[in-house]
Amino acid sequence: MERFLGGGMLPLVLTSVGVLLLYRILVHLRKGASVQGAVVVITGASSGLGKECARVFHAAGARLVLCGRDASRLQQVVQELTASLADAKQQTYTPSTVIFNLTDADTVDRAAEEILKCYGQVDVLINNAGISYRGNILETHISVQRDVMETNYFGTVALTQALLPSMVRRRSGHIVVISSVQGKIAIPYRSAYAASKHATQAYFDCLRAEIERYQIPVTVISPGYIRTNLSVNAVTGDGSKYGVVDKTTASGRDPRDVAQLVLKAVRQRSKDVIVAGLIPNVAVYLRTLWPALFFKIMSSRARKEQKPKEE
Ligand SMILES: NC(=O)C1=CN([C@@H]2O[C@H](COP(=O)(O)OP(=O)(O)OC[C@H]3O[C@@H](n4cnc5c(N)ncnc54)[C@H](OP(=O)(O)O)[C@@H]3O)[C@@H](O)[C@H]2O)C=CC1
Ligand SMILES: CCCCCCCCCCCCCCCC(=O)OCC(=O)COP(=O)(O)O
Repeated sequence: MERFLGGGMLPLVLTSVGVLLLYRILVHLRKGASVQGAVVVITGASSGLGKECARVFHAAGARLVLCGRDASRLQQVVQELTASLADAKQQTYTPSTVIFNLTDADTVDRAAEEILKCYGQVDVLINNAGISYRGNILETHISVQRDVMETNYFGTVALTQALLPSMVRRRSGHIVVISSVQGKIAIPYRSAYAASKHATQAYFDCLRAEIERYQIPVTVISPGYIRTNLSVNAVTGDGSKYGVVDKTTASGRDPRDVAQLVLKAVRQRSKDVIVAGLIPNVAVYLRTLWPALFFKIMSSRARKEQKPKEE
């Protein structure tokens, strides 16, 4: 070993580590493209992460099109944004709003036309809207599995495909999707949600490869728990609202910090970003490198968390 290291290997290893560190620091410091004046569309902008993304992109000078189901709540967001930056040094724009439900295929097409009418183009589409689910597969109605898929997957895909042709024509644009760590690993009692996020990851990975030739990047962002109303709004196996702030959600990241990371990912045109702590990151690697252990841990979690009725 001594001979190995003494024989010129040590300087080589140290230089390599140094170069790698320098590269990581440069990547970290890279600011990337500006979003000043860019037309940024955000779905699910009336609350949680979507609302914080609206705040962050508005402050960065983007021309926003905020999407949601509730006109008055979106208008409230617009008022908050314009009031908070009334004396900003940088030029900011009053956001436009488009109201539609992602689960209604016809209205999504019409909404896409309305979105395009706002500024004549879309530079960044941030697919953020989504719902979660809590339930045991044995007690979950199939309609619930479909409904979650309709919102998180088909709704997102429909809007993306409706806006994509205009981006391809201009050879310009950027598609972003807020997936989840659960798009990479599946945990018990989240079947509908994890399945919808796995499908999302797969679709946008395909899309990235297919549209790179048009200079349109695709960014998949996979956060861990964020402090929002996601668990409150989650559906259960019988379709009713879960209505509880889970501990995991309450102790999750501040949505303002996650929104800043979304802005960074857009500026740097990142392809795939996991925004989570060490354990979820390790779990993602474990699922690939040592699946048997990962499945054992998940089975044990399932048993601890909930007992099926017949036991
Ligand atoms: N919070 C977390 O721990 C994590 C969240 N995420 C993801 O972040 C994204 C944002 O969720 P978050 O902010 O946490 O949760 P919220 O429940 O606060 O926000 C969800 C947003 O999605 C909108 N939405 C839901 N269903 C529809 C629909 N059918 N049509 C149109 N809009 C709809 C809601 O609009 P409305 O106001 O009309 O209900 C709401 O604005 C989701 O995709 C979620 O999966 C990912 C990882 C972790
Ligand atoms: C250092 C040793 C680590 C060993 C790894 C063991 C595996 C541990 C399992 C970890 C599971 C992490 C799950 C993370 C889930 C998550 O962050 O989901 C984000 C969401 O989308 C939240 O939605 P929800 O509706 O579930 O609140």
